[in-house]
Formats: sequence, C-alpha cells, structure tokens
Amino acid sequence: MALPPLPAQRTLLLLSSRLHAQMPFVLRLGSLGWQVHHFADLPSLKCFLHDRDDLVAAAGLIDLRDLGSEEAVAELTPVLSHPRLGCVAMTDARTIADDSMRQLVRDCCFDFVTLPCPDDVLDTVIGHAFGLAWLGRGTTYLPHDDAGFGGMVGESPEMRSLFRLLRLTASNDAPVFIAGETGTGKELAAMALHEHSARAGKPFITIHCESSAPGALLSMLAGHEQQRGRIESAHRGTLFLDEADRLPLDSQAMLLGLLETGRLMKPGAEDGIPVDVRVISASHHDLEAAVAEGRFRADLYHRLSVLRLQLPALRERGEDIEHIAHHARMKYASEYGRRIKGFSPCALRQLQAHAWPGNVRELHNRVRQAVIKAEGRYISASDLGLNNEDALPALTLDEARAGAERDAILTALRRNRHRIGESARELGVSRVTLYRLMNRHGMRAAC
Ligand SMILES: Nc1ncnc2c1ncn2[C@@H]1O[C@H](COP(=O)(O)OP(=O)(O)OP(=O)(O)O)[C@@H](O)[C@H]1O
Repeated sequence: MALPPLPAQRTLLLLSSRLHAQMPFVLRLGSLGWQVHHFADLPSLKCFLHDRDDLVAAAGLIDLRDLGSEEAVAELTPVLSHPRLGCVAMTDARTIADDSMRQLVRDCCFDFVTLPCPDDVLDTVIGHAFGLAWLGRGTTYLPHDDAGFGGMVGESPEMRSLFRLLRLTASNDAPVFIAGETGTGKELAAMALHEHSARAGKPFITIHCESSAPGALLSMLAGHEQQRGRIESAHRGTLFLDEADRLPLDSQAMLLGLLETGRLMKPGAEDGIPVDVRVISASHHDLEAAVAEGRFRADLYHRLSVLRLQLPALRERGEDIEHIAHHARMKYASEYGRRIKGFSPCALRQLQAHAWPGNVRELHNRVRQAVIKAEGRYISASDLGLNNEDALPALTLDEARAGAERDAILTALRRNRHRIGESARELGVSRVTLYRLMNRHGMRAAC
C-alpha cells in the first residue's frame, strides 16, 4: 500500500522552560514550515495532548536541561510515549550524564541532541522524529493510564478507576444511575458515556426533571397521540434524566413501562410504540431515601440503577484540583485571549485548602473569573476569590519555613525565566543545591 505524502506543515511541540516562542531558535523552526506550539511546563503540554485527540502526528522537542528530578522523569515517561509523538530530547553534558535521564531518552525518545548543536543536525533529527510519528498515525490513542474520559479530566486513583468503569459501561446498553454532589460532572459523564457508546452520533437528550410541573413533564417526555415527545426524539440515542429523584409519579409509571417493554405508552393512547433509548439518570440527592419516603417507586429505582456510578466530591481527590485548575486556565486563557502562565504559590495553597462545595463547576467558575481579572501572568489567590487566611491549615514553624523556602525558589525561578544558574545566584546557593532543594519540594522545572 502506497503511503500518503507527509503534510507540508508539520507540528512541533516544544517543551522548554528556557526557550520561548519569540526566540530566534523557535522562529527559525517556524520559517522552515514547522507549526511550533511552545509549552513552558509539563501540565500545559499534557492539557494540549488531552484536548487534541484529533492530533495526527507531531514531533516533540523536549528540553531536559531543567528537569533534574526523578519525579519529573516519572511524569514525563507517559507523555513522551504518546503514540502520535516522535520525541527528541535536548540535553547538555550534565543532563545526559544522569542515569534516569539516559533511561528516559532510551525508552521514550527517537533521538537526542546535546546543546549547543548545529542547526542542520537538529533539523534532520526532528524531521525523522516527525516521520516516525506520521508512520504510526491512526493508532488509537488510549491515555496510557486512564487519566481521562471524554471531556473529563482527573488523575486521582478515584477518577482513574471511574474512567475504567465508564469505558466498560459505555460498551453495553444497560440503564446507568450516576450519583454525586452537584457540580461533580454527572452530566459530563453521561455525555461521555453516550459518545463512547454505539449510540454516538445519535441524539443525546437531557431532561431536567425538577424544572417542570407533574403533568407538563409527562407530556414533555411522552408527547401526545399526534405529537412527538422527548423520548421519541431520543430514539436510537440516549435519554439523560437529571435530578431523577424529582420525577413525578405519573412520569415514573410511564418510564417503568418503557424500561420493561421497550414501548412508549403516550397519555390517552391504547397501544405503546416501540422506542429504542438508553436511559441514564442522575441525582445529587439520595435516591434510596426517596424510595424509603415513598416518593420514588422501588421497582423503577431498581430498573434505573442496573449500573451505578458514584462521582467523588472534588475535596476527596485533592490531587485533581491543581490538574483541573491548570486545564481550566488553559481553556479560558485561550478563550479570552489572555496570556496566563499559571497560579501563584499562594493561589495553589488556597486551591488545596478550599472545601469546594460546588465541586468542579465552582473550580471552573473561579478560574474563568480569575483569568479575566488577573493583572499579571500568574493568577493570585485574590483573583480566585480565595484569600481567606482562616481556610489555610495551621502550620508548625518547620512547615512555615519550608513553605517560605519553596515560595522564594518559585519566585526566583519565575523572575529568571526558570534559568537555574541565574536563579541559584539570586538565591545565594549553588546550582546543585538549588536542584536538591527543588527535588525536596517536589518541584517541576516550571511552576
Ligand atoms: N472531571 C471533570 N473534568 C473537567 N471538567 C469537569 C469535570 N467534572 C465536571 N466538569 C465541569 O464542571 C461543570 C459541572 O459539570 P456537570 O454539569 O456535569 O455536573 P453535575 O454533577 O451534572 O451538576 P448538577 O448536579 O448541578 O447538575 C461543567 O462545566 C463540566 O464540564
């Protein structure tokens, strides 16, 4: 089979905290026909790859010079192994002398260059890396470790096991009940299930059960003899019942009939009509309590919850907070045309300390407003509306000193565009000490 020609414009993903888009190095690559996307830190690159599941092939140019820690290597490994990326590592003599870096390059990169390196060597190597990725295009990209599903983002163990469950659930047609507090992503999960099922491309109809009066909801769902209702509109697709615990009893009886017989009985009609829908329902209220109180039919409850999924509250999965916040920052910064690079250390601490009663919805709303309001390149705690000192946990003196040390390092790194030598000089320590301190504080190259 003849291979199609390589595209004229090739994508290059550049991960470097030292280089930036306007530098001659990057501009030269642009003039050679590369469409260069620059990322100052790993979370930004991850967000980009997560959002671009239409990416066919790209070369990755990964600056390893500031990524000295084992933790950074562990985080980079799955990203560099993305099947549509052909990666080239940029190193220097010190970096490539490090065992874990050498292993990373060996395992995950097509090649490496040691800087400074002649332009023609670099051009050849990234050209080959792109060609390799292009040959591998069309391979299905399954996130290496279940770190996402549909538009859902999450890296915590709770979310990873939820994503695995959602994948399994998408492949069958049984009714699903999704429980979880408000804003945890129940509707998003229902849409993701639909999109990953054989019903993708067919209608996905959402009904907010609490918003209509009893008779009105029944006629909206079932229609009348001469009029189609929403259930018929969902034929061959998915019907999503939000706030299902609020379903009035007349609608409950009609739905039970539909689930038992596969036929829709319209009010006043003598015969049911066949309708093929998958029913997904959700509630942030306790459906068992509604059954116990007689507000919800037990037989319908059992029919609806053949499969049951529980979405964890955001405060129960702290490690997702920063990840989702970065994802939201990227999304809204690009939507509003703002160049926002990240969150200040204090903002990050407040994000962790907040209780998130509105869960992911609240996090998105706060980040969206902060992106609009932020005056600098970094979102502050007050941009997020989270400057409540009382919310921060009480600290011992040792913890407070460690926090101050971390803040000073972050500030110096930011001020010096993440150049380790200059940051170390400003902090009055050697480069080795700075690397050691960054390791101790679990810092990546750009924060
Ligand atoms: N894991 C996630 N990753 C990214 N965005 C998310 C995630 N979970 C929720 N969101 C976003 O949070 C917002 C609220 O999600 P959604 O409407 O699905 O929540 P819900 O649980 O159905 O809320 P409610 O119970 O109030 O109806 C949406 O903007 C959604 O895109």
